[in-house]
Amino acid sequence: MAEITLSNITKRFGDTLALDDVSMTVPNGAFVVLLGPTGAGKTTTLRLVSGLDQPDAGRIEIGGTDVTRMTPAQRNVAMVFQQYSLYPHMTVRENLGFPLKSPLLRYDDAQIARKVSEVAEMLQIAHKLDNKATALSGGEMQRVSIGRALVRRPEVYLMDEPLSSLDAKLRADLRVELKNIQAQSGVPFLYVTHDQIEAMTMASHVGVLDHGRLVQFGTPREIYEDPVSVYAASRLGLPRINILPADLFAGAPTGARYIGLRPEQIRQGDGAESRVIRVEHLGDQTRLHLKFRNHDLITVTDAHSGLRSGDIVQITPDAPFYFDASGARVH
Ligand SMILES: Nc1ncnc2c1ncn2[C@@H]1O[C@H](COP(=O)(O)OP(=O)(O)OP(=O)(O)O)[C@@H](O)[C@H]1O
Repeated sequence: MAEITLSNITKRFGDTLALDDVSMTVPNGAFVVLLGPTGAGKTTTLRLVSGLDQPDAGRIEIGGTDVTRMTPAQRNVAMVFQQYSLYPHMTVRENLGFPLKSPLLRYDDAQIARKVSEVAEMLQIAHKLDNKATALSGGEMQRVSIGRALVRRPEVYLMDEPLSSLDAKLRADLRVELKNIQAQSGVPFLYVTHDQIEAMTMASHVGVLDHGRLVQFGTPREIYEDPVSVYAASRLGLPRINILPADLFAGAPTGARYIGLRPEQIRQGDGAESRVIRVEHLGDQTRLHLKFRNHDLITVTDAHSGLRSGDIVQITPDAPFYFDASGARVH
């Protein structure tokens, strides 16, 4: 395990600037989640740290060693990518054991067998150990790919949406398992996901990428409670933050063009009138879709709320965010 430092990393593919002067430190033992829409540069970041690609400029260090020009094998990183990378002619057992067979690691057969069965149990795939990789479902293949990374103790785990092809229950179980592995081993994770819950529950740090630039790096709470821009604020939170013209409500500071209201930043009971359009009972909370002066708003209310569509509720912003015309935070 080791700290990872990216310093002024730039990567181009032809005319595309995939990463633009990115600097970031993944502290020892951290779980860093990269967020951003398609094309933001998340996968490119992982590939550069892994050594599958080389940056055009900048430097990557793992544990204080400059690895920028080293091969993936020299870096001792474990990777899980979206597309499964299993050996099709091998069984699940052989696929899982393969990374441990390197003579450099000097594991004996009993140690390999123990490690393989531990990881297979954790990934709920033990009953398939003797199946050929080709005789697995997509979700099972993905679990074996994760397993092949987890049998090792690398300097860093690099994972690109590893849980996205799994069903909700398994995803929830594996979120907990991956967090446990990170907590127990101290090996840092660099992890890409589009899943808000994964980001909020697993990350110790979040890096927000926008067109190849790292626009904010901090704890999930910092990004949620103190976003630098509309873009960063919109990356975390379900329902999403509401962005409206600032002058719809009184009290906007000078320079503010937009007001940002997370659901809990909308106080109900006094203030301006808005109409309930739709009520969604989700069990632990109720979502309210409101129409406020021709703008749509989503907020949450009491789980047992008796509100119905057509009702009128009074709302007031409660400690909202303000942004300028470019989307940068002003207050
Ligand atoms: N091998 C490549 N050749 C050409 N362009 C590439 C290559 N890899 C990435 N790019 C481009 O670099 C930019 C960043 O891509 P990247 O895959 O890192 O984004 P991403 O944030 O991981 O997106 P996704 O969520 O779709 O995986 C995109 O514009 C992409 O088209």
